[in-house]
Amino acid sequence: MTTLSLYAPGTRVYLPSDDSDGCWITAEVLSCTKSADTLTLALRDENGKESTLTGSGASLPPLRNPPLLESADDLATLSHLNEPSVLYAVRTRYAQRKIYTYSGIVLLAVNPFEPVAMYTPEIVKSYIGRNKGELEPHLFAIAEDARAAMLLDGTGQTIIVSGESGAGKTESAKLVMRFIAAPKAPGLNSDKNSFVDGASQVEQQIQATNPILEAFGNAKTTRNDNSSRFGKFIQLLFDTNQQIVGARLRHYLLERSRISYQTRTERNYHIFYQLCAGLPSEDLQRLGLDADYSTFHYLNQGGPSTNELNDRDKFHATQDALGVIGIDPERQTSIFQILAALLHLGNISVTQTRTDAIIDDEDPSMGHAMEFLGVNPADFKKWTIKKQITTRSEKIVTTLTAPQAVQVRDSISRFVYACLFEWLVTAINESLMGKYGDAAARAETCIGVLDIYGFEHFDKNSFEQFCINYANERLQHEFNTYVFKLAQDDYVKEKINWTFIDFDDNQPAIDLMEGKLGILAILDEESRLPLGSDASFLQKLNAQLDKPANKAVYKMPKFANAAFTIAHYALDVTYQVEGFLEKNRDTVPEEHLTLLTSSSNPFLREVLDTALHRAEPADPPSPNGAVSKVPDPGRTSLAGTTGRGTSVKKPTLGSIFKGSLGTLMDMLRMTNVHYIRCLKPNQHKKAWEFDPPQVLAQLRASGVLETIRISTAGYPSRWKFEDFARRYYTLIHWREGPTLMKREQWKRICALVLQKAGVDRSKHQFGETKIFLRTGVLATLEGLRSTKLDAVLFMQTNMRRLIAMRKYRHFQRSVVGIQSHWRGALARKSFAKVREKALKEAEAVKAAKAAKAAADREKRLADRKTPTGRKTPTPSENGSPGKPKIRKMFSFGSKEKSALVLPDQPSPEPPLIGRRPSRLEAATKRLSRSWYDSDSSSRAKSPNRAKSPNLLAAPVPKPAWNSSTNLLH
Ligand SMILES: Nc1ncnc2c1ncn2[C@@H]1O[C@H](COP(=O)(O)OP(=O)(O)OP(=O)(O)O)[C@@H](O)[C@H]1O
Repeated sequence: MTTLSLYAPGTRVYLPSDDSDGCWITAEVLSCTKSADTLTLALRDENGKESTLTGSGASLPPLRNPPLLESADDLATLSHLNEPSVLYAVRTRYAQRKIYTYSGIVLLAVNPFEPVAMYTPEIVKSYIGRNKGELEPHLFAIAEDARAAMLLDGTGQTIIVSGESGAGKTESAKLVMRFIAAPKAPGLNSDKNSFVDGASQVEQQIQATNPILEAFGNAKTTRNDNSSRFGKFIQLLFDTNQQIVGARLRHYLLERSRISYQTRTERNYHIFYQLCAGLPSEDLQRLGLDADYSTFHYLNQGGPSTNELNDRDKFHATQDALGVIGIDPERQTSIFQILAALLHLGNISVTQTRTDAIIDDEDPSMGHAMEFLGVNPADFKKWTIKKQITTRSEKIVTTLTAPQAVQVRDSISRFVYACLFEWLVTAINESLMGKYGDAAARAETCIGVLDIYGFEHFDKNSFEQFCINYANERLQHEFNTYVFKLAQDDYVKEKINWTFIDFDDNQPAIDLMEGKLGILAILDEESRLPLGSDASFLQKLNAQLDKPANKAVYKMPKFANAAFTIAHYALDVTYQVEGFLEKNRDTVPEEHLTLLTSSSNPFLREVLDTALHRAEPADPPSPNGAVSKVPDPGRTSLAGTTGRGTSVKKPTLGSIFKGSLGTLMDMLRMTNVHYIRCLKPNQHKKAWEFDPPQVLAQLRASGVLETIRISTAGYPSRWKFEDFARRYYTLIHWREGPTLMKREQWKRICALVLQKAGVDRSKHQFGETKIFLRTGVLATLEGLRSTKLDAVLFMQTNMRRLIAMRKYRHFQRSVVGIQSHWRGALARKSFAKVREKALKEAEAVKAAKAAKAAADREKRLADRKTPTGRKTPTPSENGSPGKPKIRKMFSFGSKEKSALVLPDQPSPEPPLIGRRPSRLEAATKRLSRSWYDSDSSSRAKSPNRAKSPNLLAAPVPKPAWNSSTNLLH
């Protein structure tokens, strides 16, 4: 198989499209000529445009797959694994309303942006107990795969759902969890709250977490109306009997900046709008709120509410869900009070004198806020407009400017909200695992679902994008290692010769971000300096990192001043340093922290206590001292301390995030990982619209293409000998194939197939049980197979036609024969009936005549005996032949015997006086009359007929038969 044959005329290839969108159009090779190492291809693209292309190796256009493979449900089975083929396969399937596609161990899920009937109880049922690959690709197949792997040996499983904002991560994660948590009962119903009959308590509780987390952790963004602004990891816990006993929730990097600022097209967290729309007016009044939320600074910067009615309904759903996880109405009121306090905080007006910031003592917003927070307004005011710097020898108090005071005010709101969110997650966990984590202690194994933000790249990228991309870089590293390890494991197991495949390891980028002298370390150091600034941070970055060793991953952008660029595995991202320090610090001043922790509001104190002090160790012991065997990513305290009562440190957001990410990665390594990559097909959230450049960018960013590249570098196609032989044995000689198949000499067949197809030795290897093929081999084999099958099909079609024609003719002849036979049989049957009837009637005539003769004789005898006075007429008088004559007639052999049977004249009928004639007599009479009336001339002609009436001569009704019918046969 040479390059020349790969580009033989008729071959279909991809060419870069003219739209400079990084996509392709398809083309067909018209001719291919080789000179030295280069090929010259004459091509005609799908628009009919012809062109010539000269190149070699990678500069030749990527090949298109045979039609059979083009919309394969597993991209790993594509023979030509290249970017356009992958994109084309995903696009074709999406057009066929198939939103899921496998890419090796990854499931790609393209958002349909409209409800699809793919999650019905019947479909859930069909995936239970089925192996991945048996049915169409589906989220449930991945979930069932994880469940089956866990049931097999109790190993923990993790399903990582990633993708960009609005790609469908949360929806997919919810479906996966519902599938796993749903009881696998045989009876399924259509209750929309449960996949199966009788949702388990855990399923109900897990479902209840959704409205709460969505209300407090989701917001409308430009990319998604219900965007999760935090990463979450839910672990479903199973006991020794592999029954679900509870669940555990961990969360990552809640976006705090949204509390105090939103762009015009976005909104704050849903709960604030729900509160204003859903609370009864008296409660609103008590909390100093207004149904018109536009009076609040924290709510009026962003866009309008999508639907207030919706907000009201959602508020009631949130209240119900809070009830389900055990937060009673009283506590709910306390939560709403804190939320109201935050809205009032945002409305505290800070003005600027010539040098200092001032807050009016009578500011009603401050009054409300401090009342609900339980903090002294004067203290609050003091530490909002002033700052205390502690030096070695003394404490210096300085005044702040108005913008600085606003920063402090907002940082308090963000901090309190983050603590409230943390407290809610703790409450959810208590409901899912029991107060002391009983369920976790009882659990033997788990299935975790990680719903984490995907790689982000905007025009302006800030600290949030840095953290998100850092997380993705770490996850990608785990993914590469895992995929790579799987591939290499197979090679080792199958004992094939292989050399280590080089792939783009993203470890340098990770080191750059989290290393000892990396970006996060420099940021932390700068954040702790009282005079630290974004500019000095950037200076330090450049001084420390802009070195030849980091050339590949760290760049100083040419045209942006306050920015730095990181070459991520997906693409280069430039980050603007403005706000990095502030966001990384994002803790309240020490004085405010003291005020809040000593608040007169017990609920607020509990919230802060939970968030700051109760950092859970990875495996919390239950009251009886049992420690969970299930790996737990743990929860990092917002204060960064472990244990009650220790001093409250102020960790930076970056360090908190790095810590929690580290434990998450450790946990992932202890479990089997399954991947779901969600893809957003277009930016307008339009159903069934596919924007190729956008999807391509996501495929690159999700690492799917990199995985494909890793696979392509090795032997991407690997088949069991038997499977390969069964599919391609037709390619070898027809005498050999079936015999070898019968003898099950699979390996020999594989070797013959490759030999026959001219596959180079470097393009394949035989393992212990599998055959390994390089990229492109399968496409060649498929091409040969389909050519051969076409020929076979042609032969078969014609042979079948001939056989069918022959069969038809034989059948036709048989049908006519059977018809003739049956018609004859029917005719004979009806003839027999007629004859039988005629014979019976003849018998009856005979009997009637005999009876009549007897009656006549008796009458005559009686007449003779009875003296009537009347003269008995002589035989000549009455027409009788007379005694002597009668005697003569009855004598044997008399010539006149026939005269009795056939008298010349009809004998007069005896008078039937006083009696009705019997039926026999009547029949006799009728028959004899009919006989006498019948054609006398014909009777006269036949002497035999004259003796007895031959009723066989009577006309027989003619049955309907055709010319071929032989009645007498
Ligand atoms: N399987 C699906 N069927 C129908 N619609 C879906 C599906 N998945 C996602 N969607 C639609 O896409 C929207 C966005 O999905 P989702 O909120 O899950 O995205 P996300 O990736 O979690 O986004 P973010 O990262 O911003 O939270 C949903 O509100 C829903 O309308």
